[in-house]
Amino acid sequence: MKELPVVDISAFVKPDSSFEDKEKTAKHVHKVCSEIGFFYLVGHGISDEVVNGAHTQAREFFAQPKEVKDEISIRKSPHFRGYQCLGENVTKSKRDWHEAIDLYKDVPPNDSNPIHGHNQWPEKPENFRSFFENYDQQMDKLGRSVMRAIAMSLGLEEHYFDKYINDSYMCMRIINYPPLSDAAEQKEENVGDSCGVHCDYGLLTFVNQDSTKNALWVQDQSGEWISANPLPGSFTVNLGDMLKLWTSNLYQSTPHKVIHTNSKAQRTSIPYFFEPNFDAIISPLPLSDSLFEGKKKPEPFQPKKYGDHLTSKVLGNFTFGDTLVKKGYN
Ligand SMILES: O=C(O)CCC(=O)C(=O)O
Ligand SMILES: [Fe+2]
Repeated sequence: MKELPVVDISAFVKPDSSFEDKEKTAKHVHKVCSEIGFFYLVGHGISDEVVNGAHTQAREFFAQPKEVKDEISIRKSPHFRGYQCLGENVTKSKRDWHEAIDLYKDVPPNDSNPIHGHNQWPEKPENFRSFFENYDQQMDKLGRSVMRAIAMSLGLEEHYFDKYINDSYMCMRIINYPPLSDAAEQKEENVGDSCGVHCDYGLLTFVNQDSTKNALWVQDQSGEWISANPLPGSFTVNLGDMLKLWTSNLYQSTPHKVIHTNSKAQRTSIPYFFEPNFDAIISPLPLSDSLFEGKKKPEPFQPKKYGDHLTSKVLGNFTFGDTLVKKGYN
């Protein structure tokens, strides 16, 4: 059984690392990002207390009655933020069997874009908001560290990406998956997977999985599905479409899905999507031809504003009317 590679990022997290250590890590990052784009990240410096605390908060929220959770329903938010009940998220016309809270960078609402606005926070658990605001800060810092490794892995100056990510447009989903068998028992119609096959939109996704096995699956370049079983002490990390585009397809954004069948227990998972600044202009990186090792370097793409890419994805995800449906990752 194939396993995902492990990347130790400590050389970019510790303040006093040598250039040689960073180069060694960057070389490994290059191999992993060009071959599969999915890996376990260790040496990240985020404490167990914070990693595990996210699951404690999530479980406490989702254990509440539906009416309580619906107080922060996404249907009440003009900015696509809040709680989605079970089956409300749809991927490729099938309902995903999960419930979630969607959070984005908290910004004052303005007319320039409907996504901009405030998050909806639950009343309980009491310190849910402060916990996840702190979580965001720590993950943002980690995202910037990994992007320094990625810059070096591409032969760019370590701080090349800094100005594109210093005001990153955070996206986060706090997800609860009941077993898929519940949907069948409850005779729910049109249910697909726990989360259907998709690639993520942005740069890097840091998935904080609980200990449930055989739920998250990753498709490698040969088409084989590999289990991304949680590795204790790690984040499961994948690259998103924006990083693939930015690197002229040198790095992979890898299809993945969640199928939670094996257990009677609920599974919680908290993907943190590390994104560029909303206004960042993404244009082809100045990459050396030698990086492509015989592969044809694609024609340069037209520069685009990251915020426009995100907006088209998020707006494209929703159908309004009586049936607001989040269409997931179509
Ligand atoms: O639940 C997971 O572990 C991953 C979820 C996911 O891929 C996503 O929300 O983009
Ligand atoms: Fe994903």
